[in-house]
Amino acid sequence: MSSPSILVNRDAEGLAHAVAARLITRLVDVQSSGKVAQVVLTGGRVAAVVYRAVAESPARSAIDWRRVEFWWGDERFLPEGDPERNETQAWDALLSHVDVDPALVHPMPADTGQAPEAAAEEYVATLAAAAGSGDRDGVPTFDVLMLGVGPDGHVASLFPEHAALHEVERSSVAVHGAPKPPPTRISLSFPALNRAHEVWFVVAGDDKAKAVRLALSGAGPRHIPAAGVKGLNRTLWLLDEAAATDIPHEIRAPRT
Ligand SMILES: O=C(O)[C@H](O)[C@@H](O)[C@H](O)[C@H](O)COP(=O)(O)O
Repeated sequence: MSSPSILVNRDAEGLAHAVAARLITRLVDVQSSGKVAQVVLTGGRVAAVVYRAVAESPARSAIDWRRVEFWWGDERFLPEGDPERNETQAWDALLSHVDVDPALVHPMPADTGQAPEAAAEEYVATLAAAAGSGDRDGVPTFDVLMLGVGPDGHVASLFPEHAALHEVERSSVAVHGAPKPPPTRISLSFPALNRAHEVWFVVAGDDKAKAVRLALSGAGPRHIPAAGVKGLNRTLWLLDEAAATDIPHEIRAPRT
């Protein structure tokens, strides 16, 4: 497994447009092999700007959106349509602006009064139903798995020192007491997050600089969950200058 690549953009706006262009290109490349592109979306402010940049890009028409399958890395366990749900924000920023096949859009279950554990199990089943003979850990092999990173190093809804970090059997878990509101969430587990050909950490802001440095300098995944996720073929850290501030020079400098 190769070491991570670090690509730094001047600012958050430049980062969002660079990631949008990269996502469009990646989806076109995957589809050129005739397969349905498998994408795992993340939540958060940075991701929403990326999705909007994709929706606004003239190049978006190069993608056959009816042959893109969408999953989520995590979800805030809130009622259907709640504006704070990652699904709601993805539909507002991107999915409602392109011709997706609703049958290939798989949001994590909303809070309908059931226990979050039941909702997580529902997603385990949805993922397993989409997994093929060549796939592992009960999930399809994803083509791109995007992750925001919190100031504490969390990814998806896997927060430092939380019980969900220790899930190694199920692909999806319920999360209680998340430090980032809302407290109750659903998240892919580490085994599922590690089943993507490419993992893209999309990170902006100086409040993330310490977490980025620690994740790239050997911190453990219990302390910095971002350190626990790698792509099967490629791991990209797509940063703005502010988030890259603390990266040791020897890691950041382009390899000679
Ligand atoms: O549900 C969520 O909140 C996200 O999935 C979470 O993992 C997010 O990606 C990070 O917290 C970064 O969020 P920002 O980009 O808003 O800093």
